[in-house]
Amino acid sequence: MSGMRMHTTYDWGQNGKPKPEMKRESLLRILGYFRPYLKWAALVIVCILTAAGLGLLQPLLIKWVVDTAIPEGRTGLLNLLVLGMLAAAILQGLVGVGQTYLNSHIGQSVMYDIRTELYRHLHRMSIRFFTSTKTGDIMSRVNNDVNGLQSVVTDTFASSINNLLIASTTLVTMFVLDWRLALLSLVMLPLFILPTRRVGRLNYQVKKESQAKVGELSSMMQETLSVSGALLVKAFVRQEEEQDKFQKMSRELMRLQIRQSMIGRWFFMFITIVSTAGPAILYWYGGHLVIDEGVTLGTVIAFTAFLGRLYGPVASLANLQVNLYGSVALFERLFEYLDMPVEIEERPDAKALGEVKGRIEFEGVSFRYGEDRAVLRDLNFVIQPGQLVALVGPSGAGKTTISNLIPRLYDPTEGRVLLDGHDLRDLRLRSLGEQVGMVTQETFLFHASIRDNLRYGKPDATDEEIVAAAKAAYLHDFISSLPEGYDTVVGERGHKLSGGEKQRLAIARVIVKSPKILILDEATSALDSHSEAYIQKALEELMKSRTSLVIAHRLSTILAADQILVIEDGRLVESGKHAELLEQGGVYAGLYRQQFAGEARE
Ligand SMILES: Nc1ncnc2c1ncn2[C@@H]1O[C@H](COP(=O)(O)OP(=O)(O)OP(=O)(O)O)[C@@H](O)[C@H]1O
Repeated sequence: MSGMRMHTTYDWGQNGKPKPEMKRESLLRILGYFRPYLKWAALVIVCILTAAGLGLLQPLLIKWVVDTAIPEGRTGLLNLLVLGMLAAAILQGLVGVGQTYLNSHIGQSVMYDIRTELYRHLHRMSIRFFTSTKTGDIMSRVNNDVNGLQSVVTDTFASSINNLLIASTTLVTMFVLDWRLALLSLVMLPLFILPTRRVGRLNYQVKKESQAKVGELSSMMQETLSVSGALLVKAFVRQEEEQDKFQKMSRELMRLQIRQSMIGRWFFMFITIVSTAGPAILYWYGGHLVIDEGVTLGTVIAFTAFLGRLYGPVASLANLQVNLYGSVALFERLFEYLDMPVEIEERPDAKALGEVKGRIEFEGVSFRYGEDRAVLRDLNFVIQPGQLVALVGPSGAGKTTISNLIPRLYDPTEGRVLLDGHDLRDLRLRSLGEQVGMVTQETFLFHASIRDNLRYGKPDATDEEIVAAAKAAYLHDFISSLPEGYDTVVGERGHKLSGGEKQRLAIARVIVKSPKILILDEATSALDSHSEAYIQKALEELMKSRTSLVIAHRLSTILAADQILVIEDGRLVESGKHAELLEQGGVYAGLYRQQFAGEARE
């Protein structure tokens, strides 16, 4: 599928070297997400401007203290200037608080928008996407990548504007005060910027590596610490190997993170040296200017304060490109998912179904999962309303695939599937979904109460309907015997229930939904005869007055079927009733002898 291919080869930013032609397009698209918050962004800029102005004021106040207030002995002015310093600091702090709020608001809003868009889009993806993508990867994008956006907003966008403004206003003020000292400060700049850039790049690389490791680690934890994963590990006694694997990955992560801290430490050391050496050189040259040229002492002191305001922001700006690449790459990873084409799409003029009779027709249906061989080949058959149709055939023949075409989990590669004469692709997805109920072999339940699980297909079902469905599925007595009855919370995937109970819960869930068409994959795992009998009865109840397509594994179902469709290698090879097919002595007769004859003798 094109979406999948894109996902594997389209690793923009993974190697840290994004394609230049993509960048502009991506940047524009990213800016689009910020458009609704332009007003807020404007306020951020006001805050930044105010803070920058107040920050500039401090060194100037110092200059006045040194050059005017002290030499002229004006204590009143001294008091005023010192008060001014305090007031400016307080105001600057308050503006900072406001700015943080605004930044979080913008960042979180953009995150909210992207997260909801992503979740909505993922729900529109076909089952094909979910069968071919690692759950860990999906989780990591929805969680980690989206969470990373906050830092993009504050660390990249807001702080870049901030740094740009601080650096430029400081530089202008410096030149206004004394061009010679300003020039000296400028000359020293590259000395500090170049190493900072190098550290920044290294840091970016290590960070990316360690993020990838964190991803690997969490996806491994997700697999091995889920109920089914943990069961598998225990059943195959692989705990030690899993632990070793985990330790190895953890150690790698540890190494990377120590490296990252060390890079940070070197960076810090450098900044410390810079912040001492810069003013030292400035005092040396400035001292000469004071002695020989009559420059005021206050100017030199103010310059040392300005120096800090210049180097910090400029050093950060030197890393802007790297940060920007990282941020754009983060957005790109999300866009990659957002841009995946929706395979099962609703047509703009799709019809809603009215009263449904339940006639299903396959018309020349062929199907392939990918580029490889056809799994279904030119299938033609009709299921009349209310009929019970049994699909039989060897393993891998394509029975599940046929059943997946009816609720449009996939679309046929060729041919059409019709419901009451409508091509499924002309119907509203929701309206089709409401008519089809599925009971699969593997029952999935939400970690919620039995009541909520039963109500999943019909949220407005009354308690009476729930109880009636549970009774029909022969489950009511069991549920009532639980201390919390219908409010009992079943574990994820229903691991707190027995296999038979889970199946009956799935059946009851479909009874509550009451769809016109039922698709049922009968469980192959043998249950005890007591449980079997209950399930059998529950199913009979469920199949009443519905069109049912059953992937049959029980003789009783086959015997009761109005029509048996025999599938072999994706083709419909025989169809008819049990007795007729047995008579023919073909594929069905062979299958029957293999699978069901023993059951018949019991
Ligand atoms: N998601 C998938 N991607 C690619 N191939 C698939 C996929 N699902 C099934 N297949 C292949 O399609 C063929 C038909 O599978 P299907 O599950 O429909 O068979 P089945 O008749 O239901 O088998 P069983 O009785 O064992 O459940 C098999 O060869 C299978 O390997």
